[in-house]
Amino acid sequence: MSMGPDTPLLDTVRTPADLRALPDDRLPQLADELRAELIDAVSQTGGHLGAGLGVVELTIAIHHVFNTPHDRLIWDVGHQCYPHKILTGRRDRIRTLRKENGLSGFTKRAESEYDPFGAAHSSTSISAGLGMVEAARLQGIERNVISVIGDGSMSAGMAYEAMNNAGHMDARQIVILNDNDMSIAPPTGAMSAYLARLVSGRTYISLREAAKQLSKRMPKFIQDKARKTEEYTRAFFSGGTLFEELGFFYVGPIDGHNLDHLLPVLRNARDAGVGPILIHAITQKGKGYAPAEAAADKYHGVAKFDVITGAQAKAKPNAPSYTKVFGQSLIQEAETDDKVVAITAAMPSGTGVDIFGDAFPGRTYDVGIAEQHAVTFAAGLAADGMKPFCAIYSTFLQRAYDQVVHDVAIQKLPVRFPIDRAGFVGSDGQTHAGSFDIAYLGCLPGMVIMAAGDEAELKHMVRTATAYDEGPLAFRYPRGEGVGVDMPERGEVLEIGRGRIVREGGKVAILSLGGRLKEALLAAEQLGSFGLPATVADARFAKPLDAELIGQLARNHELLITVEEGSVGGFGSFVAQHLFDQGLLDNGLKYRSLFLPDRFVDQASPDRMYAQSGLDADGIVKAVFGALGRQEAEQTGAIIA
Ligand SMILES: Cc1ncc(C[n+]2csc(CCOP(=O)(O)OP(=O)(O)O)c2C)c(N)n1
Ligand SMILES: CC(=O)[C@@H](O)[C@H](O)COP(=O)(O)O
Ligand SMILES: [Mg+2]
Repeated sequence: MSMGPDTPLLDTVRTPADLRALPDDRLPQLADELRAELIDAVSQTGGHLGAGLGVVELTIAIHHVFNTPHDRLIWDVGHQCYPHKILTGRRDRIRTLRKENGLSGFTKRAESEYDPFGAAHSSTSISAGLGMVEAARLQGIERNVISVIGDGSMSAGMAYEAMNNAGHMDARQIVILNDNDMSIAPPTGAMSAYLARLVSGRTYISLREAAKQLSKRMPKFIQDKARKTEEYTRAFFSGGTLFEELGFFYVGPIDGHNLDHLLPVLRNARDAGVGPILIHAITQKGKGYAPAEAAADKYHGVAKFDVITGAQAKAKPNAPSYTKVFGQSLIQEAETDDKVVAITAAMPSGTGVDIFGDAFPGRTYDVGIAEQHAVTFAAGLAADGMKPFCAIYSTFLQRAYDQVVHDVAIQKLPVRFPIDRAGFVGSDGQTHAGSFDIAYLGCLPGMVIMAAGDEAELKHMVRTATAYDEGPLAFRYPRGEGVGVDMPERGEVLEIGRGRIVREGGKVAILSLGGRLKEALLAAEQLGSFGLPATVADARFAKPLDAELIGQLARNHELLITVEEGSVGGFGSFVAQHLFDQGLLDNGLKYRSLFLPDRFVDQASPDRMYAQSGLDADGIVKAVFGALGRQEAEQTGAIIA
């Protein structure tokens, strides 16, 4: 284990108050040490490195100029907040980032008073900031509110909804646009091109000229102050940007790594006392760490790595990832069906749409962080005869719920939703768990929902989704690698609403939906060793339910137990409802459902998270004996706690 870098100045900074006591000219050294500490920490934990490296100077400058935590600092997404955590009293735990019982990888209110707003999903910071500005005004509190949002996150509608509102309210809000010309992948879209033009196409004007324009809005004492800092703020201009049309006072572009630029500009913004201000800071993702600067993804999210070489310690997979199986299977379908198109909302590599895009660039759309638009765009494609696969992680699809209901489901449009990251995802924790999609999609009339029990099943589901054109259809699968089953040459078209028996047994029936199938089979083995042969069925469909299969399991077993990687209100609830309605509980059948706990589960490895939630083989066995009773356990020799 590394001893950590030499950081004599950083060692004196426990909180932002210590930082504020430092003279400006010590801050570049602090930035160097903070960067070294960040690299060393993330080399041991893995996590989001590139974004944090890009905001080291910005983080220092903000805490130096503003009186945090009284002044509110809101990081959009929050994946860039590790330097902020180091400077705000959490350095001693920084090497626990994203681990079980460790620091969250994002901002989190419960973790620190310096995190006034939790995040992890993007583009919320301006809205939340505006709310805080108003809360302060209404309560007569004097405070600054600063939202830092990336250029990628600026593609989402919410950012504009908030600016529209802030401009109208003439709110005293400061927005820092952290423009590193990167999302996870290089950013797409006209807005991104606009920002690039703002940076490259305009000549910076002198502060003297700027002051003339500023005088329209800024009090005189600020003009005088600003004039004094002319040598530092040549990159200060104003006039004619989209942001100004929205009612913001635009400042920039400025060099987001140059503290001599950042500090006076932030001080001016703090003291301006005018309506909303947008500071356009240009930064570099991965700044100051050569392997990150050179990487195509600028080290957005990394495994543990060797600091000297940058080589990441990625474990050799035993099976292809679900993401890859999805991407490859879709390519296969698209080869024979020219209506197949793929959509991602800024997650090309995470969803496997990147490899589809390599094969079919003209049939692939990265719409930026814009899940709502992605869904309605897919609806439009489907309305006019295409077969859109709108690939969005379970957690991010939450944002587009009304679009799924209103634009897709009500119109019965055949949009296909490949839903990656179903269930627990591990280190990203609560905010990224794919918990709710079965529940929130399952209540929609006409929706077909499948869940893959293994990677071969996923291949069948991609084929099935391509063939099914009668209405909306979703299929979900977990993060990470498959279970290592033999893969078919090509997927089969599954019969809609039909599950399958995977293992025949007696007294107990386990009906699994999705990625817990392997654990269900392991549980059945354990139960078998206690003389309790268990049937295991793979439901394949959460909607429509396989009434015949459920009826058969209910009639021929003493206990029926469902297992899923989804929240309460999902598959287990649908099965329970069906059992009631069909009178299948009238003859003494015992029914239990295992689902994700009804609380937001903190990060750990997915295996640990499932074990803690009673959703591993042991948990299933325990639930079986819990339902059958102590007597049964004693007779079979099983030990249950
Ligand atoms: C609603 C939503 N969609 C997708 C993501 C996944 N995501 C996390 S960071 C990121 C890129 C953000 O780019 P930017 O705001 O420019 O920040 P940078 O990483 O460049 O600092 C994306 C797409 C997310 N967090 N939230
Ligand atoms: C911050 C964010 O939302 C993404 O970077 C996310 O961490 C990606 O997760 P995956 O690694 O599962 O793609
Ligand atoms: Mg960016």
